[in-house]
Amino acid sequence: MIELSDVRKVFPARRTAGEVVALDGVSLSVARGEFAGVVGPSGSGKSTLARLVNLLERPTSGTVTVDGRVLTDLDAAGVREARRSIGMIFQHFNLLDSRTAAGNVEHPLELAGVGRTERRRRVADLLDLVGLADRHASRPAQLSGGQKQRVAIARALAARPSVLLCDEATSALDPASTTGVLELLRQVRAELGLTVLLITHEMSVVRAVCDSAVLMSEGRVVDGGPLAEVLARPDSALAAQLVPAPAGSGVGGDLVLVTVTDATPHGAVLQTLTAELGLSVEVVGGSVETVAGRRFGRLLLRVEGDDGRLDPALARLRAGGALVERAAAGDPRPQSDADDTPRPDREPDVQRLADAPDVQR
Ligand SMILES: Nc1ncnc2c1ncn2[C@@H]1O[C@H](COP(=O)(O)OP(=O)(O)OP(=O)(O)O)[C@@H](O)[C@H]1O
Repeated sequence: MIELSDVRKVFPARRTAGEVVALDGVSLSVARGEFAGVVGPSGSGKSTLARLVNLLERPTSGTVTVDGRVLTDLDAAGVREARRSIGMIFQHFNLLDSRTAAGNVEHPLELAGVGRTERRRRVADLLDLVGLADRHASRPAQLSGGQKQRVAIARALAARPSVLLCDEATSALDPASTTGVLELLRQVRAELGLTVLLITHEMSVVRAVCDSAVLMSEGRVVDGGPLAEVLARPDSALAAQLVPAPAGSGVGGDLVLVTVTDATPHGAVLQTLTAELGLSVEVVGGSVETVAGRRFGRLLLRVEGDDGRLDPALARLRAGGALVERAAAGDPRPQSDADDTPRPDREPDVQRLADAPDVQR
């Protein structure tokens, strides 16, 4: 379980006088075993939030609680001890080039003083878990990006953590490797009962693996919740990013936006507009995705022949649970800027590696 309560983080500005408010009163709760995403534009505070969860940064104010322990109340020794239950993986893997895959996974066990026989046994189990038993002797330079991230996951799990933080863990990977790493994360979450907090700018990643997500903007959480709930809210900014509404620009006539979920199939809407009211309906845009294992989509309809019956019909459909609204000609909602936007490459997380949590015997 991860709980942030009214967390604020202020940094001195890097180049100018003054300060940067990286997090501005963030509260967040992730249940044990949940797979939670944190999304938002560059600079919105996502990485700072992740670094606060294992206290690589201390908040300026507010509390951080992990597995019932209030980390912000602990002294340095207490934080070191608590960090053992928090694993972390990074965009650039942070593997030691001079060591083999097995050597990288073994490293934190050595630092923790785990005996040689036990270390070897655990390393073999971990490399087996991530599907790299046959590459134990390979160095990072001999591995693909996806394989390197698998080694990093094995290393993060060496401590038997209860929480795994993933900071843009698939951002440097090609689509096939991304899929493989996400499948592995889901698998280890299920097998080990981990709580996972995943920082990403890729909405496809959230759609594929997350149970819940929060949207950050300028250091604040501006939207969020379980994905099924978020997606059922037609005015949700996060839902609009997860499954963007089709653009209605250049399309004349009356436009109706239908949000499709497993619980609110669109068939009744089409049936009412066409068969019941005798209106002419054309689908002019839309997409249906699988999000958190459920069907979710948006359809943009052009309706012709309205003589005052459309609005009452939409009101009736809404009363019956359908998610329908009139859409303006022009883009009815902000489009997602997340998926296809190249992300500026990060500096390697050298500081983070130096701070990487050690592990339990
Ligand atoms: N150590 C620091 N010193 C000064 N400012 C910082 C520091 N770390 C982060 N910031 C600032 O805090 C704000 C939030 O940064 P953060 O890296 O958390 O955002 P982000 O959403 O993760 O962005 P990105 O997706 O680009 O990594 C930014 O304005 C950033 O410049």
